[in-house]
Amino acid sequence: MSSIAFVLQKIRTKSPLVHNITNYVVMNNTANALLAVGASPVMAHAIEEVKDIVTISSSLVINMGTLSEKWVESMLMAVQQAKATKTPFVFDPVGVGASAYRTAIAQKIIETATPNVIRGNASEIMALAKVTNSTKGVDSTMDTKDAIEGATLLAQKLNNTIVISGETDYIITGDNISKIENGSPLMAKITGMGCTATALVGTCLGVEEDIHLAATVAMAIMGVAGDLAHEKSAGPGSFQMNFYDSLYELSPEVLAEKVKTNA
Ligand SMILES: Nc1ncnc2c1ncn2[C@@H]1O[C@H](COP(=O)(O)OP(=O)(O)OP(=O)(O)O)[C@@H](O)[C@H]1O
Ligand SMILES: Cc1ncsc1CCO
Ligand SMILES: [Mg+2]
Repeated sequence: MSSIAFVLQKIRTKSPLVHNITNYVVMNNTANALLAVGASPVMAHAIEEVKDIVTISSSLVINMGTLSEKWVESMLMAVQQAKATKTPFVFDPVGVGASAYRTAIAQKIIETATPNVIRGNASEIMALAKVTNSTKGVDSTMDTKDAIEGATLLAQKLNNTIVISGETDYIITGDNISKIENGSPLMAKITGMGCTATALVGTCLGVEEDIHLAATVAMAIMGVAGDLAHEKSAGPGSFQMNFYDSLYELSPEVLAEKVKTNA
């Protein structure tokens, strides 16, 4: 079995507990996607329990889509605990750059504990690269390719993996750049597909120690499930429903066969 297929196989056999502190908009979509693929999601943000939940989880997902002060406290506590317990964690810097507050919180999270993976769209990754790589500016257009230079610098500076999602996904670790060229334009017409991608990265981190491989497989699962759902769907509504079914039905063998990648 290929290494990509084997990661999906491990999700099915181990059903990792994935701790999500995510936004109000996507909590339900994200939990359903993780259940469909074979993981066990838990959404928990109360400051009183966040440390306990990190400790029992296989991985942590931090998503700053709908920030507020109390949640930020919980996020910081969670990432500190993840660092202490060596629990892998992925960060989704939703809308970083759109407000000074979002930018400050994204920086604070990254400074508190380095995420193993950061996943964002091209403009988010570029905004983050711009504030983090203070010696080098990056372009202001929003094409995924333009974000690669910034992402590469960011990945080197943080010594982690950066994922840029879009029509083509780029997974960047050091000099290694993997690409995934599956998926559907309908994925950008449903809220929270990016958040789902991030939560799938968290899921793969829960079963696979090779961080670059885990992030690549997560984007491969998104893309291939997106292709399969696209064939059956008339628009965003049916796509969302079919996407869950595709995640549920996707076999490790079909994933390996249909993924379009250089990895
Ligand atoms: N035009 C496209 N063709 C193929 N796949 C796409 C396309 N646009 C987005 N995707 C896929 O959709 C998923 C979400 O990526 P996207 O870049 O849209 O995230 P996002 O902007 O953070 O989304 P959101 O904030 O709504 O959650 C990824 O798996 C990506 O590969
Ligand atoms: C629409 C939206 N607003 C804040 S979070 C979110 C979900 C997509 O990230
Ligand atoms: Mg997003």
